[in-house]
Amino acid sequence: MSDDLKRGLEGVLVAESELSYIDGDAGQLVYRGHTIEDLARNASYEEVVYLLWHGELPTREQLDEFSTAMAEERELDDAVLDEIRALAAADEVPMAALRTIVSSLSAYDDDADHEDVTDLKTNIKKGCRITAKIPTALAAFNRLRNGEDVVHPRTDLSHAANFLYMLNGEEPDDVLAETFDMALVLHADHGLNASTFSAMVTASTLSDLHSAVTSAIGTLAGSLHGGANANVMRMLKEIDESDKDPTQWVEDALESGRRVPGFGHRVYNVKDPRAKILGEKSEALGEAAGDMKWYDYSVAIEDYIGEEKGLAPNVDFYSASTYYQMGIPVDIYTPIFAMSRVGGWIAHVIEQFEDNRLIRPRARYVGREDQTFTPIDER
Ligand SMILES: CC(=O)SCCNC(=O)CCNC(=O)[C@H](O)C(C)(C)COP(=O)(O)OP(=O)(O)OC[C@H]1O[C@@H](n2cnc3c(N)ncnc32)[C@H](O)[C@@H]1OP(=O)(O)O
Ligand SMILES: O=C([O-])CC(=O)C(=O)O
Repeated sequence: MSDDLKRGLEGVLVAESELSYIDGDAGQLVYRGHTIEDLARNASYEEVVYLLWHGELPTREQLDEFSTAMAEERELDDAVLDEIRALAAADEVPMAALRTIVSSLSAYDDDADHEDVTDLKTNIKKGCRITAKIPTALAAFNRLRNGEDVVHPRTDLSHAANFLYMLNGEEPDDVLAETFDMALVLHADHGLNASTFSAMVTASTLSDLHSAVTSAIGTLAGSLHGGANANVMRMLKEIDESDKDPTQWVEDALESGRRVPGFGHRVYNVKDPRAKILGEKSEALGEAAGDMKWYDYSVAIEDYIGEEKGLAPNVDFYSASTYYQMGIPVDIYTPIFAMSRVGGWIAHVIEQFEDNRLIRPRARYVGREDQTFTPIDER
């Protein structure tokens, strides 16, 4: 047993996975042998989820069957909608609302209490339902908190287009639907990131899929992980409202010891390949709108932090200005990340169940020793 302490489990190898490969020095990301660039430009989110769960890209027929089965699971039980209404009325934080809703979905899932939590077929069925229902729940929550009626899902739209339709109450144009679909593909999986690891730890105790996904949502919410995308946009808006240019603002922020959201990464030592693609999308949306402000601020910050700190943008940096220019509310950026990453979480849980071993590391004890017990009334 090694006594080397690896804080934050940095670099510690804990599993074998066939799902995604990351080369942190080359800035390369691959899902099951396919580069992220190929998938982002050519595959839909449904195709990528199929690839992650089944191991191969689907044929046209397999994709149609898979997409239809998932689309048919979009509608929510009335009791879940009531719960969403209550969460919206209580002004719950969107990530916390999503965590609560996903946890309660198991109450209305006929397979939730299947006696074998590791059963592949059942987990694919449950996974389809969870993946299909998250966008409906999120869009309904957003509309209800704004005093709007719920827009029910349609089965004739893609996963991405249907979400934007339910969110805004109108069908998105092709550019918006394609941009959003690409963002979902880019966020679908990323090795043993913290939220995925959290899902795996939960599954490794032979707990169920809803519990694993609920754990993962709680983990993704933090500002060092998925929560950073909303913080990037809050920062860009703070800059816009200040009298400083972006470079000066960031210089002051760094001097005061602030971390700049959207920069740095545990695995990448260079620019995240997903940030490159999202940066192109942010630029294209700015050009189409004739307003390059958010993209230009982002590029100025990237250049400055690169030169001063040697830090490069991660996936959260350019997703922020991309979503903002699509008119998406800032505080649902992280739930949208969850809406995509759920495909990866489920794939990793399935993989964990294929060869399960309880995940249980240890800590070095550095506490006090040989304490004498004093009865409570004498303390
Ligand atoms: C989807 C995702 O989860 S991508 C990551 C999203 N998170 C963010 O964007 C939040 C901002 N980034 C960070 O906080 C970090 O870069 C993390 C959490 C992503 C990675 O953290 P770690 O691998 O633990 O690196 P660590 O925190 O040790 O940072 C290494 C050094 O870089 C600095 N650094 C890292 N990121 C940043 C940043 N965003 N702003 C300023 N300094 C930074 C740290 O201060 C530290 O410097 P020091 O050694 O002088 O103290
Ligand atoms: O891999 C990580 O640590 C964080 C990340 O980029 C992701 O989850 O997409």
